Amino acid sequence: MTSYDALLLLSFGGPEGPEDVIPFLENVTRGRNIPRERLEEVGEHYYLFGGVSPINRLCRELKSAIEADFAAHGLDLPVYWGNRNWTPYLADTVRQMKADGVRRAAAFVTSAYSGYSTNDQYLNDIARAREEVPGAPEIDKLPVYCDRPGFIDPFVDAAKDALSRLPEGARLVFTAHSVPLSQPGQELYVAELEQAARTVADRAAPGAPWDLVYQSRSGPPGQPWLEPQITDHLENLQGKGVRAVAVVPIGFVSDHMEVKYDLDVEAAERAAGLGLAFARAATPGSDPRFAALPRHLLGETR
Ligand SMILES: CC1=C(CCC(=O)O)c2cc3nc(cc4[nH]c(cc5[nH]c(cc1n2)c(C)c5CCC(=O)O)c(CCC(=O)O)c4C)C(CCC(=O)O)=C3C
Ligand SMILES: [Fe+2]
Repeated sequence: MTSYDALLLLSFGGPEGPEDVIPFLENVTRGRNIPRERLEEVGEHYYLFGGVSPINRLCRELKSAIEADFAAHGLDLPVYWGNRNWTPYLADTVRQMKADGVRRAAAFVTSAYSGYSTNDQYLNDIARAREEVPGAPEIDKLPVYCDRPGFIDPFVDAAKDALSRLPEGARLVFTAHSVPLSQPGQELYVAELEQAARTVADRAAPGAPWDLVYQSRSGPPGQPWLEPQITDHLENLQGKGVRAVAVVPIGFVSDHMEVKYDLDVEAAERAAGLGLAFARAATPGSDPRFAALPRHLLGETR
């Protein structure tokens, strides 16, 4: 079925305790011109959750779900997991893969879109990790999957579920991580987000208005990033007479910190302050349809 002999789950990584928070943030922002105050503020988001990001647990769950999917379909392929910014670091995983005799692996990245942060940076991570490990296996990133049923269908159900928790006429608001306008691939990232949001909106609430907005901006104030920010947008909607919002984090695959803090705490508080009813749609996480995506994508490879 495939000439690959392993699957690599490649993710962002996150702290597993308070003492990890600062070193993790230093890893993420090395050489990236993020203001010190922003780092301290983001550190507080993590401390609010005991210094533990949900992302590593979510990756372990997704890895198990992918293994279960492979087993259920007779695909005898080991699944490895490595991260860009925290343990298990990708280079260590690649070293283990080599030791286990892996020759050619396919990488499934926990980011669905094109663009620098969402695709190219992960390709760079793979290249750098392979350089660190003499005789490293070949590693090919599987294609961008933001238009695939395994990614879209769980969001359709989640958007319907969020709407069902709100009064009639709630506004669908899709949100994704902002990036600098100057970032390579930004236009394609936006085009793909718009397409994914449109597809989900057309199926979850045909004919109803929807918006695509951004969150988690982190650069210096003067630098232009994708806008509007969700918090400003909520204010705007309230001013236009909207009374309820269903927020769909279409830019993410799981309920990690950018979702648990930036939406469930920050955006939810802003909505409450504005008197807006607020429901946040689930992300794919380890939905079996999402966990089947690596197998589907592998099936298209040679
Ligand atoms: C497009 C995009 C995704 C989606 C694609 C994907 O999922 O990969 C994403 C995901 C994530 N971003 C995350 C965390 C952080 N991102 C930061 C900073 C940045 N993100 C950026 C973009 C993105 N980020 C950018 C352009 C920056 C500026 C610095 C730079 O150019 O790199 C910072 C620094 C502090 C700050 O927020 O300023 C942190 C802590 C976590 C982990 C959450 C957890 O721990 O659960 C996840 C999944
Ligand atoms: Fe980020």
